[in-house]
Amino acid sequence: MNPAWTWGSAYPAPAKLNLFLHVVGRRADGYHLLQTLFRFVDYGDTLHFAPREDGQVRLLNPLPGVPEESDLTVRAARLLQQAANCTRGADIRLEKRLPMGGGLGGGSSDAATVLLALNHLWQLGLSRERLQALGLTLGADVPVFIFGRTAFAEGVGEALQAVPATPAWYLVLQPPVAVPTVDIFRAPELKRDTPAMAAADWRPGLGGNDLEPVACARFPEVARHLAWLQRFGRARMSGSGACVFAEFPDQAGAEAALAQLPPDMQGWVAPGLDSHPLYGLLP
Ligand SMILES: C[C@](O)(CO)[C@H](O)COP(=O)(O)OP(=O)(O)OC[C@H]1O[C@@H](n2ccc(N)nc2=O)[C@H](O)[C@@H]1O
Ligand SMILES: Nc1ncnc2c1ncn2[C@@H]1O[C@H](COP(=O)(O)OP(=O)(O)OP(=O)(O)O)[C@@H](O)[C@H]1O
Repeated sequence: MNPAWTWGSAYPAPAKLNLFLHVVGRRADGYHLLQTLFRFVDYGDTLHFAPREDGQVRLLNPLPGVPEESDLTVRAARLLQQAANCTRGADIRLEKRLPMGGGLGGGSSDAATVLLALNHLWQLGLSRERLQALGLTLGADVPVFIFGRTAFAEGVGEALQAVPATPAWYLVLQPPVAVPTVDIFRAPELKRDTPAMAAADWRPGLGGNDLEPVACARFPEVARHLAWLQRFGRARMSGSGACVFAEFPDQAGAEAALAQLPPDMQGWVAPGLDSHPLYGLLP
């Protein structure tokens, strides 16, 4: 038990970036087989928890447009109660910073933080593997946040191998659009046959994002933000968009680029993380 994380703590839910994302095939159920590199960055949502003795799970501040019952934080907490036969409850407060439909895994990260934090606070003792499997039922991006390390991912994103991360800073731009993941994967023009690579062959800088041309064609704001960012080198879209990012060797370079951002664009700078801030909650 880690004494540093208590009911009163602020629990981070960091963003992820997909440093590359290839679609290498399709499963019989329609889900796409991917290869991708997940990296966490030091920017994200924050969650607060308080115990409830009546066994209920409540989100005190639901997001506009997302009913409490379908919020991924509430769904994650109820799933955990069920899986562990737990009769304790919790109030959840969500400080949202990550854009919805942003490709930064915001909702997935919130769900993973709920699973990690309440497993700890309710003293349930579920293993990392068990929480990853539970998380996968909520969304393809949830397991990596529980896995907790920079990862080469395959399958729909659930087959994870830790890879070393080089220190880097990122400038992330948030186009003012929400991209529905399902629309991008459904697009007839999506390239679905990029040859698979061996995890050991991946090097920083290798690979593109196969979802990027589809999102750029359908959401001109994504294309416009990507085009602006290209002036600083290789810029990429994360996940299914809308956010785009560029990597810099140090903070000064990333901040200098951010300082040039036109007034009609929004962005932020953050360092890459070596591991999820809650990684140490589990053995
Ligand atoms: C694009 C990524 O963000 C890359 O990290 C993820 O693969 C998306 O993960 P996610 O947002 O958790 O997506 P989910 O909520 O699991 O899926 C949303 C919808 O996208 C489609 N989908 C998703 C993931 C995948 N590998 N193939 C798909 O075809 C499915 O139609 C699914 O119903
Ligand atoms: N706690 C939550 N935070 C954000 N979105 C949520 C949450 N709970 C449910 N949702 C729903 O999930 C949808 C996707 O949100 P999310 O922020 O995970 O998208 P995303 O950043 O595009 O993710 P990805 O990188 O996985 O494509 C939202 O449009 C919203 O309707």
